[in-house]
Amino acid sequence: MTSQTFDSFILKHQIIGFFDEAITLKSGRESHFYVNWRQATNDAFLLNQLTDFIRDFLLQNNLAFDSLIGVPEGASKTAVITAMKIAQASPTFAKGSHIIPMGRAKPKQHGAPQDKYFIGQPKGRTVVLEDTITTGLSLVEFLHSLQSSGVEVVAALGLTDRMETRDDGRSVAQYVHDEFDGRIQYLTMSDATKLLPQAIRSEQPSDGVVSALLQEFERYGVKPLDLEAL
Ligand SMILES: O=C(O)c1cc(=O)[nH]c(=O)n1[C@@H]1O[C@H](COP(=O)(O)O)[C@@H](O)[C@H]1O
Repeated sequence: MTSQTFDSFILKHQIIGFFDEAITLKSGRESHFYVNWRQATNDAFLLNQLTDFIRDFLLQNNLAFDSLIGVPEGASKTAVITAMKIAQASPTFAKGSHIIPMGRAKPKQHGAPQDKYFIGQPKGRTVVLEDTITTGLSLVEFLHSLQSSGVEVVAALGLTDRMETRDDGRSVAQYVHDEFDGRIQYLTMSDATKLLPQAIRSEQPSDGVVSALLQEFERYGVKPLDLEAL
C-alpha cells in the first residue's frame, strides 16, 4: 500500500465532499469540506478494503503492538474488523492469543469496573485509531481516558488529518506530542492538503467554494492550500 493508492481510494469513493454553505464541525469551526468516513465504513465491500489498507499501513510502519482500538464510536467498527484481520493473520492465532477491544461512548453506570468504559479493554501495547482528525480533541480525550484506565498507548493513527492548527497555533501532531511527552507516536494515513487539490480537480466545486477553502487554510491550515500542486 502507498499513500497514493490510499488517496485514490478516498477520491474514488468520494469520502471528501464540498458544501456551498459552510457546515459546522464538532469543534464549532465552519468548513466548506467534510471528510466523511461513514461513506466507507457503512459499506461492507469498502470497509473490507479500508481495513486491508489499515492493516498494511500498520505492518509497513513496523509498529509493535498488541491491541487496536477505535475512538468511540466513529472508528469502533473499523478498528474491530482490522483487529480481527490482524489476529487471524498472526501465526500465534489461537484461543487467548488476541483480544478485540472496543470503547464505550458513554460510560456504563452499573456492572464490573472493567466494563465501565470498554466492551473488552485493550491489553498490552495499544494503537488507537481515529477516522478524521481536525483539532485532535476527540482523539486526545480518548487517549487520556485510556491512560487513566492504565492502558499503555504506543501510537495514535488517523485515517485523515485535516491539517488544521488548533486555536493555540499547534498542529495536532505537536499537540499529541506535548500532551504525552512524546511517548505516543502520531501517524496519519492521509492529509487534506494533498487530497484537496485532487478532489477539487475531480469534483469541480464552485469558485466560491474554492476561494473559501483557500481562506480556511490561510486561517487554520498547518500550511496554505497549494492548488498549483494539481
Ligand atoms: O467535525 C469535524 O471536525 C469533522 C470533520 C470532518 O471533515 N470529518 C469528520 O468526521 N469530523 C468529525 O470530527 C471529529 C474530529 O474532530 P476533532 O475532535 O476536532 O479532531 C471526528 O471524530 C469526526 O466525528
